[in-house]
Amino acid sequence: MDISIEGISKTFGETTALESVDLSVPSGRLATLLGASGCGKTTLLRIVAGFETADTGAIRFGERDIAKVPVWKRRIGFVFQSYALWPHMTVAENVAYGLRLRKLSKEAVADKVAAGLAMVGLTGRERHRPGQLSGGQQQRVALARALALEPDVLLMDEPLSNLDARLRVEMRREIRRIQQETGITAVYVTHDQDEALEISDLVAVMNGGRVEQIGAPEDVYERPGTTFVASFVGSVTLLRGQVTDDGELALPSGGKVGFGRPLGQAGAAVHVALRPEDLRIVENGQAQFTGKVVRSSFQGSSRESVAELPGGELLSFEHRRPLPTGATVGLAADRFTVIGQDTGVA
Ligand SMILES: Nc1ncnc2c1ncn2[C@@H]1O[C@H](COP(=O)(O)OP(=O)(O)OP(=O)(O)O)[C@@H](O)[C@H]1O
Repeated sequence: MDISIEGISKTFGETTALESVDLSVPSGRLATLLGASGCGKTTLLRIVAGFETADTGAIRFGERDIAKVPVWKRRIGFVFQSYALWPHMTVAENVAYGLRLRKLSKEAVADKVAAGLAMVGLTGRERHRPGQLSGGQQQRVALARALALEPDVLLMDEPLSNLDARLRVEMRREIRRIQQETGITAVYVTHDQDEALEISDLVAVMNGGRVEQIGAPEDVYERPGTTFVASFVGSVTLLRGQVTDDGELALPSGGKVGFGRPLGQAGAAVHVALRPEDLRIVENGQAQFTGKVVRSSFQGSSRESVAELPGGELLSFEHRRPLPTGATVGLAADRFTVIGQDTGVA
């Protein structure tokens, strides 16, 4: 069932939480709403669920306009950050609860509960209470409960925020597996860019109540359309400057850098976004940038260092061998993105 969100706006008193948001999620895909605290992602999810009403705009599930449809008739499954399980019920009772309300036969309920728990890897835990399970297991129960009712749409609000880092990685892969196996259309709220890049078909990067960019994870990472998106998704250096007559970048500090092709129209104010992994240490003659290493951090599989250019700009780059602070390095960019739209940095 595809989801179509058109022109959704919402204010709370003086606060504009959402401003004319459009988003389409094709059937069977997982879209994440990614952004910093307060950007409006939870509000948007709650509007899709029906917990909140929009001031303007339309939401459709397939052909069905759901603006006036109450939550319980929207055929959604919702997974909360806090799990929201009933502590006095067993795991099986939690998953069965909604099914019982639907007046299914005892056998049908038992079958669906068993299938749901098998899907999330909790067979054998039927009689446990939520308090006897780990956070990750509790979230699996919540997921099984949401999916047991065979909703058209699965909505998840920061479902992994209460888990430790390792479990978060494991659980996000589980969520993606289950979403793909069931083929359900899903919207997932997170502030964690790694999570969004790993599990999504589509990432909607939000900033100040607006969607700044929607695209496949690779698009958003490799071709950010605004300075905010470039800086929020992944590590980046943004070099601000003006395009010279010969298509190079004139830095405010007076330096000039060529990138092998014209950066745009002469005189245009642009940012050039450089990912650390796209910069390479080169011999002096081939360097686009020459700078002094001001810090270096070991990150296991690689190192990330920062070079200060003569005009004071700081450039992050990835490399393998240790580099002493103070060393002079020549760098060249294998890839870069020219960004015309300055929406600030995250
Ligand atoms: N019920 C409410 N009453 C008043 N203001 C609200 C309400 N809900 C949200 N807001 C405001 O709307 C804006 C967007 O909030 P929202 O919770 O959607 O952001 P968010 O991106 O999900 O942030 P977080 O990750 O912190 O939950 C914020 O400024 C918030 O303070």
